[in-house]
Amino acid sequence: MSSFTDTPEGFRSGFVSFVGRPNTGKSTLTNALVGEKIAITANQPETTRHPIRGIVHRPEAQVIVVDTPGLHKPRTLLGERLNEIVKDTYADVDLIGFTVPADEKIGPGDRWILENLRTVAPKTPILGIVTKLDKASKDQVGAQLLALHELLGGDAEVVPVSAADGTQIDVLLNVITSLLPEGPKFYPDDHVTDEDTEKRISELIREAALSGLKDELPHSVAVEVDEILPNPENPKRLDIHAIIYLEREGQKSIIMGKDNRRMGRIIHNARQEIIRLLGHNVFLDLRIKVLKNWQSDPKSLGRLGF
Ligand SMILES: Nc1nc2c(ncn2[C@@H]2O[C@H](COP(=O)(O)OP(=O)(O)OP(=O)(O)O)[C@@H](O)[C@H]2O)c(=O)[nH]1
Repeated sequence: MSSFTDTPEGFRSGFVSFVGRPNTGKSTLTNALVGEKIAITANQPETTRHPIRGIVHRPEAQVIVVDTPGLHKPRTLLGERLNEIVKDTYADVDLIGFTVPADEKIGPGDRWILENLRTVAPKTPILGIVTKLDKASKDQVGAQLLALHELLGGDAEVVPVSAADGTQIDVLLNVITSLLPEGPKFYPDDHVTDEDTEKRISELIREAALSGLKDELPHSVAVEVDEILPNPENPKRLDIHAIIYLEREGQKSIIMGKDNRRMGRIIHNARQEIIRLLGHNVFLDLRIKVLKNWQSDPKSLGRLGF
């Protein structure tokens, strides 16, 4: 009998996590490797809030990419909880990909993360990844490869990639595969993530809501899907009821925009992405609620699943 656990001789498998400063392109890289959007990305630091597993299937290997929120100096209870989860994840994976963008100098932030990594996962192999290749000149990329090699030391491999245009993604995948142990398939061939659909939908809404936001406001946004129901009149349509949580009354008007126009754009953009995900027409009913200072309140954090 054939099952997904049948694998050819020499099959490799394992878990890899990308670690690096905020905004270095970890989530974009995860999506590029999986070939589907499973992690949301935004042009603001600290977008990722929980570990997401993306599964890459190859004839000779199964690579599970664990996209984590990233280590940072915690400012809130949410920050502290995220750091704990992240440390547990790093201690558990088979390989760590340390990300540094091609167009930014390596600095104290990178060293801080590396020191923490060496403490929580002293034995895990580290692979250097220079991201955003498309944003730097050849000389810059060359210098960054050397600098990263020097930072990681020893015989660490270093690979340059651009997740934006797909350059070197297959090379990276080959190197990752070569560094994983021989092992079984952990997931069936048709799984691209272990995220449930509701969570993926709420993340797509959060991504749309974050677009263009500045300063501290992105951290205040959380999204929860309340209900997904078949439309009673139109069986080809799903009605999705979701809530955007904010921390203060004053934040509402920023999210909604003048004459509710920004909110209209959030619904429009999120809906497009949800339709792409589900392959199904949807109606998105999106409301805003204030959950005072939820990032620092244990009860609210629990309610939002942190
Ligand atoms: N030009 C270019 N931009 C990229 C590339 N990869 C990511 N970006 C952009 O960089 C920004 C941050 O990307 P993310 O993938 O969200 O970064 P991250 O490291 O996961 O960020 P956090 O979740 O905040 O830690 C986004 O605006 C991306 O579009 C790339 O290869 N080239």
